[in-house]
Amino acid sequence: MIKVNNVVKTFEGFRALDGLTMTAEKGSIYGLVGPNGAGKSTILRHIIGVYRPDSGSVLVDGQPVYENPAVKAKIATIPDELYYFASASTRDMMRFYRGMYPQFDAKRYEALKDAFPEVDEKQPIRRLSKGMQKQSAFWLALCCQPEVLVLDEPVDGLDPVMRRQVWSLLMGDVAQRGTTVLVSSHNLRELEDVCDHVGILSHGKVLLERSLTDLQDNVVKLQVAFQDGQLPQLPQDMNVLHTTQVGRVFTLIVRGSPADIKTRMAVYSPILMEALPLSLEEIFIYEMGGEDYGVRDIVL
Ligand SMILES: Nc1ncnc2c1ncn2[C@@H]1O[C@H](COP(=O)(O)OP(=O)(O)OP(=O)(O)O)[C@@H](O)[C@H]1O
Repeated sequence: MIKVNNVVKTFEGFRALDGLTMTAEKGSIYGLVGPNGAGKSTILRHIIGVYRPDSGSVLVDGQPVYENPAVKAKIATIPDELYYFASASTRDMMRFYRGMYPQFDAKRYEALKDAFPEVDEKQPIRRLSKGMQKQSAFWLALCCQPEVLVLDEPVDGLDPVMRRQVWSLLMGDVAQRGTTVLVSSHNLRELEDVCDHVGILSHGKVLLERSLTDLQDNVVKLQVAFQDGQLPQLPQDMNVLHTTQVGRVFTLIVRGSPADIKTRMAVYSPILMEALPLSLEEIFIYEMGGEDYGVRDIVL
């Protein structure tokens, strides 16, 4: 479990993190989204123990991470910019990680060769293509068998087949070992498929943190039409976030449970009424629209 409480981090007077609070439960896949410069990489670097917070706390399994080797041995990461020793191959790094991670599974390393057949384990990693380097990083991270896996834009550079494969391997670990995965990404479509919780970051704070199910149960896209072609006057407490009209059909984005909204709308005897689910992208646009311009940047 990852618990970040009210973390502030300042770089030369600039508050990159401004009282950031978030919780990722054990065995969850938590997606961190936010516009460029929101602070995603900075909080991830705190969680892997590279940065010390100016104030606030970063706990993994209840323990502070910074300068705590016992906790760091439970955490593996794939950063946005991979760093390896000069000329180290995947096999060399495997030997290195085997000494660092008590749970390292050398048998799994051999077994996963088939999953990454294009990666030449003896080639220096720096000479591999960008996508191959990512594959090598996943191969090694999966063998470390960490309790917490921190991924910064992890599938950038991977082709669609390989993306699917690494997510499927990761989800297997989450299901079988209860691994906690924290993943930052700009790709909401991809996160929608894999995450169970999402946090939106903006200006160094988490604006919203929810389970995907809660998000999806809390807003609905309703298409309605009425006999007279007009939209009736709806009560104020029916929280309509957005309305568009094409011909006689109105599309309303309404906050609230889909079942409740349909029941309330039925009172006006629509001649057509259909409730459609919103994608994660749409939910963020409508839930956050107006509150923070930055949130629009990540989804458009
Ligand atoms: N070492 C540093 N020194 C000075 N400023 C920094 C440093 N690291 C981050 N920042 C600043 O902190 C803010 C947050 O940066 P961060 O890299 O965490 O954003 P991000 O959400 O990961 O962005 P992106 O989506 O572009 O990767 C930015 O304004 C950045 O310029």
